[in-house]
Amino acid sequence: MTTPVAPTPMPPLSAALASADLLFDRATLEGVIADLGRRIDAALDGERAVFLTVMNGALIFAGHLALAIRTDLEFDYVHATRYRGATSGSELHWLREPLVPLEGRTVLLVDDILDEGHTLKAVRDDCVRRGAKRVLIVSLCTKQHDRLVDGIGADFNGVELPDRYVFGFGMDYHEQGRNLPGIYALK
Ligand SMILES: O=P(O)(O)OC[C@H]1O[C@H](OP(=O)(O)OP(=O)(O)O)[C@H](O)[C@@H]1O
Ligand SMILES: Nc1nc2[nH]cnc2c(=O)[nH]1
Repeated sequence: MTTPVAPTPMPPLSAALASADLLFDRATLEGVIADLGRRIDAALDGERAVFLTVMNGALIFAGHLALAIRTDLEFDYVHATRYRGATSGSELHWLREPLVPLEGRTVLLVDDILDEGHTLKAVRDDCVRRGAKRVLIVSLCTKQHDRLVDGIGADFNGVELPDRYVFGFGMDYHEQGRNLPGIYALK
């Protein structure tokens, strides 16, 4: 029998929140998402797209966004992670690939944050390999810095962020704080 490993203690969310700045509150984000929905409807022009959510971080954004889009959608998700609860990224781990055939489809690729772009680039390239005819990247937020990998960008972006680690509205602080109804930035 293997000896159980004690869980790594997590830095407390309460301490992070006490010194964090609230960048965008829920009402502001809901307004931003409503506007994204209108713009996406215009781009789809009646076409039924595959709404592909990148788990886990995009879960909350995806739910709000889907309700803001009036065009009917087909839902699927991928699970790809490269931060795995840490505050800096490493190699991308695929935990779940799409099941809906993407051949000839328009894909709305939905994620919470475009930071260095490795995650969305890998998932976008995978959709193209699967034969998607058009991949529209939708990100709730994009971080402002000069570390973005070449060849990736959001077709639809909600808000721009300073170059600080953020959490809330789906995004985690050591796997905590995802259900905070706003976006917070660590000092
Ligand atoms: O642009 P990048 O530098 O690649 O970072 C962006 C990615 O990082 C987060 O995922 P994470 O790996 O933390 O997994 P999670 O979605 O489960 O939080 C976020 O949800 C994006 O998918
Ligand atoms: N929670 C969270 N996940 C990220 N993934 C890439 N950048 C970030 C960030 O600032 N916060």
